[in-house]
This record gives sequence, C-alpha cells and structure tokens, in this order.
Amino acid sequence: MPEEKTSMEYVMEAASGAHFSGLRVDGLLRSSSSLSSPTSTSSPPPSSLSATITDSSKQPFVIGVSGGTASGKTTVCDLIIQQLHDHRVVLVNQDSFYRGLTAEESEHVHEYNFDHPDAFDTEQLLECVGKLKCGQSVHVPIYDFKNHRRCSESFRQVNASDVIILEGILVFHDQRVRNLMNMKIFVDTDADVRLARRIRRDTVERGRDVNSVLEQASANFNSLPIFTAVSSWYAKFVKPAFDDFVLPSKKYADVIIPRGGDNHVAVDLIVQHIHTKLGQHDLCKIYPNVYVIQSTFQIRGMHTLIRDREISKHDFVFYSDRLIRLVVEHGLGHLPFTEKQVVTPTGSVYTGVDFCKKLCGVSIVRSGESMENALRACCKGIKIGKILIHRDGDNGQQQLIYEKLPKDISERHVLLLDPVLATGNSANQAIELLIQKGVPESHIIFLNLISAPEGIHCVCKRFPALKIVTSEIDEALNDEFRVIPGLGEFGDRYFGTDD
Ligand SMILES: Nc1nc2c(ncn2[C@@H]2O[C@H](COP(=O)(O)OP(=O)(O)OP(=O)(O)O)[C@@H](O)[C@H]2O)c(=O)[nH]1
Ligand SMILES: O=P(O)(O)OC[C@H]1O[C@H](OP(=O)(O)OP(=O)(O)O)[C@H](O)[C@@H]1O
Ligand SMILES: O=c1cc[nH]c(=O)[nH]1
Repeated sequence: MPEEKTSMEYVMEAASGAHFSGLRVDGLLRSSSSLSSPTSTSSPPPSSLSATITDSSKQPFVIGVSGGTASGKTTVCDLIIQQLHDHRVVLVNQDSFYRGLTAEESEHVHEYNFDHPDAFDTEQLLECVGKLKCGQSVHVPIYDFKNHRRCSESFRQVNASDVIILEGILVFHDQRVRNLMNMKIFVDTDADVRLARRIRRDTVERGRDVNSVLEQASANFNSLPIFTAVSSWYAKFVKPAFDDFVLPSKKYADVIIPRGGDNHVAVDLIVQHIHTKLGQHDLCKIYPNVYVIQSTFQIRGMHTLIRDREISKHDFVFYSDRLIRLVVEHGLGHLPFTEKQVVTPTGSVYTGVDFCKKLCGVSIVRSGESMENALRACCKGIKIGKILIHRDGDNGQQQLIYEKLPKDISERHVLLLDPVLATGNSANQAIELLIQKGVPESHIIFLNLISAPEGIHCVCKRFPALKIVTSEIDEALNDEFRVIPGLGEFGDRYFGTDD
C-alpha cells in the first residue's frame, strides 16, 4: 500500500449508541471459530521471522486500529469482529507489547511515560504480526498492568487466522508496522469525551482514584474547574504523546471514524469492504489466474452507484464506463512486453518497455460491446471481433449464434470482453471458440466488471491457463442465474432497453 493516502472520513450520522459487549479475552478477541488460546510455556516463540511476504492473495487481512486513549478502539474492534462472525479473526493488542518496567523504573513509576513509542517493544510486535501474516502461529506476551511487568513465563498462543486486527494508540507510528496492514482505521473521538471515559474506566474498572487518573490524564481540559488544579501526568505524558505521536499518525489512516463505536454506519461499511476482500482472497487463493483490481473506496463508490437500482441511466453508463476503463487498463498490464530504450529531451537514455503488438479484442455481444470504447481508447486502432451467444430463458443455457473474428487471431493475444460473468456458460462458449480458432488458452485475458464465484469456478476449472481480470467478485447466483447482489441485467441497463 502506498504510504500517503487520501483519508476517507465518514461523516454519516451515528446510529444509536448501543454497544456490543464483545468477546474480549485478556487482550485477544475471537470469533466463534478463532484459534487463539491461552497457554503457559517457558519457551519463548521461535525468534527468526522469515519475512517471505510475497503473495498478498494468500495472506490474512491485517487491519490496524488506532486512536487516542479511550477513543473507543475496543468497541470498534468488537463490532468488526462480531460482524465478521463467519471468519477466523484474532485481535492483537499493542498493550501486550509494553516492555515492562525495570526495578529502577518501577520505583519512579509516576515518571514513566507509557504513552511514548519507546514504551513498546516494536521489534517483537513486528515479529509477531509478520509471522501471523505468513500464516504461522505466535506467542504473544502477557502484560500485567498492575505491576507494569511482563509475565515472564506465560504467553498467549495465537494461531493463523483470516483477519488480524492490531489495535493500539501507536500502531501507526512505525512505518514497518504500517506496511504490514491492509487497512488502517483511526478512531477519532473528541478529547473531552475521551478524558471523561478514561476517568470512568480507570476509577470504576481499574480501581484507581480520580486524582491519580487525572495526574496521568489531563491538560487540555483547563476550562473545566475540576481539572484546573490538575497538571502533571496527563499534561506531562498522555496529552503530549497524543499530540506528538498519535495525532500525527492519523494521516496514515485509510478510514477515519468520527465518534468511534457509536458510528455503526462507518463500521458496517468497513465490514462490507473486508467481506468483499476476504471472499476475493479465497477464490484468488484457489485460482492464481484470477485478478481482482485493487479495491479502493473510490472503486467501491462507483460500484455502489452502478448497483443502485435508482441510479439514472446516464449515471449508470458514466460510472460503468469509468470502472470498465480501469479493468481494461489493468488487463493490458497482463500482456507480455519487450524492453525498449528511448532518448529523452535531456539526451539521456530511458530504459522502458514496448507494448505487445499482436493483440485484439473480442466482445461478447451485446453487453461486451460496452467495453469496446475503453479498449479502443487505450489501444489505438485495435481490431475487435464479436461473438454472439444467445441465452434462451432462465435455465442458464446458451448457444452460439454468430461470430466474426480477425483472420490471424491465432497469432494474437485476445482481450475477451463481457461485463458480467454469471454461470460462466457464455464465457466458456466464447473461449472454446477462440481455442478452436487456434488461440492458445494462455493468450486469452477475460475482462469483466462483476464475477460470480460460480462463473469463476466454471471457467477456471476448464481453462486454468487463461487469466480473468475483474473489479469485484460477488456472493453467488440466485435461482434464475442472476448475480447476487449483482446489478441486474447489465446490457438492458447500459443500452436503455430495460423499460
Ligand atoms: N498507569 C498505567 N497506565 C498504563 C500502563 N500501561 C498503559 N497505560 C495507559 O494505557 C493507555 C493505552 O490504552 P488505551 O488506548 O486507553 O486502551 P484501549 O482500552 O484499547 O482504548 P479504547 O478501546 O480506545 O478505549 C495509555 O494512555 C497509557 O497511559 C501502566 O502500566 N500503568
Ligand atoms: O455467465 P453467464 O451465465 O453466461 O451470463 C453472463 C452473460 O449474461 C449477460 O448477457 P445476456 O445474456 O443478458 O445478454 P445481453 O448482453 O444482450 O444483455 C452478460 O453480458 C453475459 O454475456
Ligand atoms: O446477473 C446477471 C447475470 C447475467 N447477466 C447480467 O447482465 N446480469
């Protein structure tokens, strides 16, 4: 993921403040099928992290959740985990990686800054999350908040899972930790609300007196009489560390959630996004030739528009065209290339690549024709053949009616165009015809907007050497072989024959 990204701030109104009480188990949350379990062992985890992180489609999805103290990170994590109930999810708390105080530091605990990045053993955190990301199980340390020490003999074993949530005030601070994350969420809650929560939590749940909390916690709250006398700990540690380390790391977030766990709308959107990514992960694991273009909230936004049955025809065409263009550009990236050098106006040599020359498009009439303009816009003068396959009724059966293809198609790489892959019958018929005409299977790239898992299985089992490039994989087909949630009849909506 690129370092600096445009953050998306959800500004939707919060739904009611009902909170899920979660399944928190000493710093680890688990879905019903999660594999984390407490263990006592004297042997520390294996030390070397072989960072063989290469194929992102085979790795768990790592979510970083950051935000100031008492911002509601835990509630957001609880909600995400609750909604991802059909996946194995494990929560790793940055708190578990507190270094613990030396005997000397313990004597001056009031001078110790628990909110500074140096208070955490980031190397060990990196090792643990890196291993989890590689599918290995790890031993997470257990930190004793009362004594400010690590339990030297006990670890918590955390096994491989589909989703890893890494939560903590400073999880975005270190670039190496950020690089392990597929999604970064910043829980953005008003400072007054956070302080009020922190006082309540530390006095009610952790048995501390208000003054000691305020000593650790205050500063910004001088407007409130109760806080005017308070100056030390919050002023000294928590607030400066928030300003110096936590707040500046907000810029790395992909999603900023105002009002934290109260913002169910934002959490729902995040979970939907993760569901999509996880579904895609599974199929991409099975079929390495299936490529789903990198999902962004921009792409999800366009999908949201074209899937909306209320959208105008004009907007449906506009946003479909934008998505099609992205799929076409991505598909072209899978063509072979040769090295090429050019001389730039500065007289220097630039070593680049030359595009593949022998290619053509083939559209599956009629919906596939909607993708021709994007292909022409990218590849000047490209030849485009046509195949017409007729679907008779709703029984999923198709037959070939018409074809017109370039004569030398067997020498070309073929970009096969059809925006919807449902049962896979039309695609299979078209691919069979191309192979009959002498096109090697590995020279075919099937481009589409939406694929159903059934269609992917059907095409990839039969043609494992072909590539599929799509923008989203949906949930399933319904009884009438329509993609669910899908977008209805693409051809009718695009060409205006739906009324
Ligand atoms: N007194 C004391 N405070 C500690 C110790 N270790 C950590 N902290 C405090 O714990 C805070 C970090 O935890 P939070 O972000 O509040 O924890 P959280 O429960 O995950 O937060 P939310 O879910 O967002 O409410 C820091 O502000 C530290 O000051 C400790 O050993 N002693
Ligand atoms: O994977 P399948 O089950 O074969 O379904 C996908 C086919 O259905 C759609 O075409 P449709 O038959 O609706 O015709 P159209 O393009 O004229 O709208 C779509 O464009 C595909 O060609
Ligand atoms: O859902 C579907 C299935 C096939 N073709 C479409 O256009 N939509």
